[in-house]
Amino acid sequence: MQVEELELSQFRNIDRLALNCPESLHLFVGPNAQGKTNILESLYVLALGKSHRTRKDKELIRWGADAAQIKARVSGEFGNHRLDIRLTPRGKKVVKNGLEQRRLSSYIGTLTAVLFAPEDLTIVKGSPQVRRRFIDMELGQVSPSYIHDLTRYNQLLLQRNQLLKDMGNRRERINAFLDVLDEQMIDLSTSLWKKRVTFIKQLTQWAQDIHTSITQAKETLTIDYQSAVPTQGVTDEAGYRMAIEKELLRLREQELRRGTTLTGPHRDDLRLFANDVDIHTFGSQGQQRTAALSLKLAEIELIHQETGTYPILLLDDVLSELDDSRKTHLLEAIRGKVQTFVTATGLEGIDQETCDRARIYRVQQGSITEQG
Ligand SMILES: Nc1ncnc2c1ncn2[C@@H]1O[C@H](COP(=O)(O)OP(=O)(O)OP(=O)(O)O)[C@@H](O)[C@H]1O
Repeated sequence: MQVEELELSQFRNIDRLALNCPESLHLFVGPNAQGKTNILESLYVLALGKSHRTRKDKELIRWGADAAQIKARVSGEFGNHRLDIRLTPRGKKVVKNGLEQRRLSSYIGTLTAVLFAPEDLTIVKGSPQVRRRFIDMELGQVSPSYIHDLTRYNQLLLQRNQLLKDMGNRRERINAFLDVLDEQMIDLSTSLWKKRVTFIKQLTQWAQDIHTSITQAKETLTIDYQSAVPTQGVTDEAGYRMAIEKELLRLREQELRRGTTLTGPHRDDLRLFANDVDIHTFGSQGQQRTAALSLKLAEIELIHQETGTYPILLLDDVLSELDDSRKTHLLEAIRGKVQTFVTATGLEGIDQETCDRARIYRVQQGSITEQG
């Protein structure tokens, strides 16, 4: 998959931008706060329909402007597409090949993207929320039904938490309400659990190979999906259903007291081990970075396997954060097959060969100029 043309108007601090980008490597260079990440963010929004930096779409509109627009022509193994996202303070319009897409799940997947930003280096060390977001964003790109289930689950969770808060003092009426919500909760949780466990299993196969190669076979990576529901011995959906049903009943009194839902996929996590040592707790910074890089590179391969086409890769200021051997590994892994957009404050630290095959742009106060 490749972005052939990109047009931005009134997006963040960028007034207008028209890029022709048939090449595979694009390097945006400039001092801090000039608009480099904004360009990558526009590509991310184009692929996933929402930003990785904010939930509020209106923040993407240039201050003082009425609307922002991201337009692109993308090409891939399955033909060309025209994508167009218009953002106004009233909402967002997502258009694919001239047709408005009312549901994001019918749009996502046309262009897939993997973003690697400095905060991803903390994917192992950071909070469970970071790892859940990682699963949700990546799995969502290859499974529209996952996005659908997740959206319903999140709505249900809000409703259930509201009920637990409001009805905490009126116990006699709440049990009937909760029984109804819990039935849907069990269905959706089971579906999310199954999809996530399968996804992690597939991702692990790629990540293990990549990790072995980066560490020159000194370490073996394993990844465990850790469910908030006790799932020891559970191997299938029927087992999970029984486990969550039992857990919801066990926790009901406690949930009423605390006014919130204490179990379910919104509390699940991932654990990563290098040679059976928990990297989250005991890993060195280097081990954590290697694991994060392996996950990101595995994602690229998984998207290719599932969709038949490679995603675009957005590298936001990470080259300076990686040491030479990890950097070389990253650049080699994507070479020639993955269209890549990179931001950096300078060209130092990027090898000559990479610079030679890249298109280089200077970014200054939202204006982008290609270097001759
Ligand atoms: N809606 C907006 N309208 C206009 N300008 C904005 C808007 N949102 C952010 N900005 C400006 O965009 C700039 C930040 O751009 P960006 O995040 O792309 O920086 P960057 O070049 O990637 O820098 P760094 O290297 O520090 O990450 C800031 O100057 C900020 O004030």
